[in-house]
Amino acid sequence: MSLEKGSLSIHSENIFPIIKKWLYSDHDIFVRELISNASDAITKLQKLVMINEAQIEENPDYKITVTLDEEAKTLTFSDNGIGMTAEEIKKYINQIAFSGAEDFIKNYKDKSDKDQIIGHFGLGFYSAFMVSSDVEIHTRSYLPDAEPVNWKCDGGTTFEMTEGTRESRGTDIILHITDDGKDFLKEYEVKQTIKKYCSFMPVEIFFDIVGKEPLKDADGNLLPPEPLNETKPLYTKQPSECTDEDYKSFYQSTFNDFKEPLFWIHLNMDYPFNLKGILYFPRLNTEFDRIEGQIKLYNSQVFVADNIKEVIPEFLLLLKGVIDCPDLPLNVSRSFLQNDGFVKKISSYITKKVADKLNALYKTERETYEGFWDDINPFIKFGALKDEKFYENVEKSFIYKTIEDTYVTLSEYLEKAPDKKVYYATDTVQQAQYISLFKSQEMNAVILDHPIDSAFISLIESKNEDVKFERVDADVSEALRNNSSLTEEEQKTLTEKLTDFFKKALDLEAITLRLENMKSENLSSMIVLSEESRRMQDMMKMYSMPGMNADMLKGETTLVLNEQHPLVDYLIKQDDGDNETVQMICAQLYDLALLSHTQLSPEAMTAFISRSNTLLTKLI
Ligand SMILES: Nc1ncnc2c1ncn2[C@@H]1O[C@H](COP(=O)(O)OP(=O)(O)OP(=O)(O)O)[C@@H](O)[C@H]1O
Repeated sequence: MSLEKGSLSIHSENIFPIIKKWLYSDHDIFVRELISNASDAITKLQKLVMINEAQIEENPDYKITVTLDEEAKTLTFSDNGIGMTAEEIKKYINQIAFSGAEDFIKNYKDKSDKDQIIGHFGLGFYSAFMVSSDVEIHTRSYLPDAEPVNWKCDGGTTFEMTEGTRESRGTDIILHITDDGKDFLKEYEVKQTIKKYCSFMPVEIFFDIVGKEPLKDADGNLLPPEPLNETKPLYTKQPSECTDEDYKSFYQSTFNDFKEPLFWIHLNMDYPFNLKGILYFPRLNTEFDRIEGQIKLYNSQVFVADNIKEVIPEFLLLLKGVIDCPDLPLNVSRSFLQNDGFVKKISSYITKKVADKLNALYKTERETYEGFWDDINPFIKFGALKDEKFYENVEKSFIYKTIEDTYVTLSEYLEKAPDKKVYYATDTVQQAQYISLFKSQEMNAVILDHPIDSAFISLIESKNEDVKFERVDADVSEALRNNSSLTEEEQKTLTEKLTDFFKKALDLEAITLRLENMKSENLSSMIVLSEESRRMQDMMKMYSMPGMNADMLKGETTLVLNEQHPLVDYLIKQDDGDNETVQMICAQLYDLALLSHTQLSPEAMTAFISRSNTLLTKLI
């Protein structure tokens, strides 16, 4: 076949329903689109006035009003902006995908730098048909000799345009709401949608209901209507203009969170891209609080979506905040964003700012930083695990809480740990016995008790090859024991004898037992489990590995007996493993050791309590 070239043709009857129904996934988006258009209309007029291309009344009260008429089943979006001439309606409304916003930007880009126009594509207006059968436009251009125009379309591909009725400059968009959209005839629904998308819109938005009595104070005086939005949200201001109180109240009103945030980062960047925002580190009040953040993304003060992880690095989604980036398209398609180099730059800028803030706090306000650490450490650790660059940036600001209730860096800890071992506790209650052992010997250990810590420990070990973490109950460290007073031969025979005693008393097939001369006199027995075996156990628990279960490692624990303790000494001197007292002491020593290592099973606990009672009875 010979080569044939041509232009594709589109039938408006076919494409129009697609634009109306499927352009946007969210039903309520038409509110955002129509208010954005109204806001654009006002911004454009402001610009023209500024450059002396439009003459209008002094101090115009620029505003957008959304009016609900429940009886007539209409929702009207009114503005006193630039308006449209008949020619402009023909060009921008009757021709789908022809944007007056783009035209305006092209025409005036050199004459004004205040670029806040939202529209781009010339499609938003048609989202009105997602909830309407008929849409009317009543408009009058700002031009002195402009005639008003009325336009009407019933959702087909034809329209009617006639001489208009609007007396003042501006535009009314009247939506005749269908049954499908009847939710938008409810005050609550409309107000919530306006608040969701337009809370920070730069023009005041008012809501009105036809036939509703205006609000009055106690003396019967009319109250001025309150706008639904904040036209100059805090993040648009310079950080130097904002007080701590401003930041806190912005946080509370934006996130409905009445806990005070810990601290915040005000992002303010003009080059190489435009980005403003505030990121807050929330306080985690209770251990049951899940760390769940919320980052609201805006484009020129219009809400786009929450938690877009393509723009905001995943670990930062644990924070709360607002980010406004006018250079992002309003209708963000996630697959588009994933591959966008520009988005990657935004994301790494935000990450860097967060790291800078943490480092600055660490360097200049270490005490405050330590006060925040318990709240922020899971977030920082998560970030370090997720993002290599972030890890490198904040590595020097990692601190560790110790069993002495102080905070140290890794190098500060290692200065006093010649064996390069970092001892740590994961549960200060369960491991209290081991912790007090450390304290009694003036040895330090850090507390790593968050679920993220096991992954974090592996990360730190992989980055610092000569550093090894060991849980306080992993072994009896050199510093906690003296040389044994027994000879090697004696040790061997006694260990064999005691192993038999314990096997009998506990009815176990095997038990690993070791005699040590421990420095702590009060300690009779303890269970240790090597760091490797315990990590293996933890991993199996976490991933519930098929074919393996944590019980398989039970035999890997070692019962350490303190040869200096009178009870152990008593056992050493006995020959008869069947003796009732010997059996009772063995069982009790084992349970006591187990208790500070793990939880006893219900049966073991019952036996332990009953045996304890029997032993006490013997005292009387
Ligand atoms: N309230 C209004 N006042 C004045 N002009 C308006 C108004 N609403 C719409 N227009 C004109 O109609 C054009 C088309 O609007 P539409 O919402 O379809 O697209 P857009 O705003 O240009 O881009 P987007 O699809 O990104 O919203 C606008 O660019 C503007 O010129």
